Amino acid sequence: MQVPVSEIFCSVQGEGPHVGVRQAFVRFVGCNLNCSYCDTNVQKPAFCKFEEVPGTNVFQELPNPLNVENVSELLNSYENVHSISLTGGEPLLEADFIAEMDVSRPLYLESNMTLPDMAKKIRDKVSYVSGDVKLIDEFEGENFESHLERTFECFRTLRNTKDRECFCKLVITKDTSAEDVQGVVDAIADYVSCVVLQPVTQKHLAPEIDVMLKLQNDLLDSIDTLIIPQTHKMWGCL
Ligand SMILES: C[S@@+](CC[C@H](N)C(=O)[O-])C[C@H]1O[C@@H](n2cnc3c(N)ncnc32)[C@H](O)[C@@H]1O
Ligand SMILES: Nc1nc2[nH]cc(C(=O)O)c2c(=O)[nH]1
Ligand code: SF4
Ligand SMILES: [Mg+2]
Repeated sequence: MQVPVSEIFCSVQGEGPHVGVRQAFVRFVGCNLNCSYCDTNVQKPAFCKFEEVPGTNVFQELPNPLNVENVSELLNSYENVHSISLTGGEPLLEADFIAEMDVSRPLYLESNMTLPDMAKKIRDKVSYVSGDVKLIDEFEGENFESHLERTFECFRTLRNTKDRECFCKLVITKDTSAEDVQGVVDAIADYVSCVVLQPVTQKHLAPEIDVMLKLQNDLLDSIDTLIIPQTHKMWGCL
């Protein structure tokens, strides 16, 4: 099986409760959403950039699409890796490809959690689920309520168990409604190990610090809640 891939590299996880662990990353292309704050180009490139030696900024250009044996081998080439981050774009669009991957380390899925039928295909294969809830109201042809229902179904499918850690990340902007946040956290609290409030990285879109701290304080009544910004942006690694 073959899919287009934009990047394969080795870095440290910059977001969420496992920030700092060494990971191999594979970035799939394409997305079913179009978040206004998105920091990633989701278009299909002609070549996949492969950084053979971590941190060098020296990339091989591999013609797309790549086959699953090749991607698995490139990911397995990195040393001392805690887990393999499946990101994008939206990696659940490539659930069939992920189901065929043969890698030596646990899979860590980074997802917008809006594709529950795709999630079912890989639920027994992923060990970590970093699941976003998208609190934006720009959903083409779908209202906010049905978007949230699909999101909750996806969290039920990939929920936290003894074999799979699932946590939730919420990107917070100055337009985020505290009521929306409380509502979604109440709906998924039984499915996740913790909630991470991730302030949007663009300063002009970011909430005030007192707003973040109040949000955390309110959520702490129901669930373990952390505030963790994108740390890889601070020191400039991939
Ligand atoms: C690029 S997305 C790819 C995975 C998946 N499509 C998703 O949105 O979860 C990876 C992570 O980066 C976060 N992210 C994207 N742009 C961001 C920004 N400007 N500030 C903070 N987090 C951002 C997303 O919310 C998501 O948690
Ligand atoms: N270092 C690093 N950590 C990350 N955590 C989530 C990322 C992503 O783009 O999904 C990401 C990324 O692109 N780089
Ligand atoms: S779901 Fe993820 S990749 Fe897609 S637009 Fe939103 S942040 Fe970007
Ligand atoms: Mg990123």
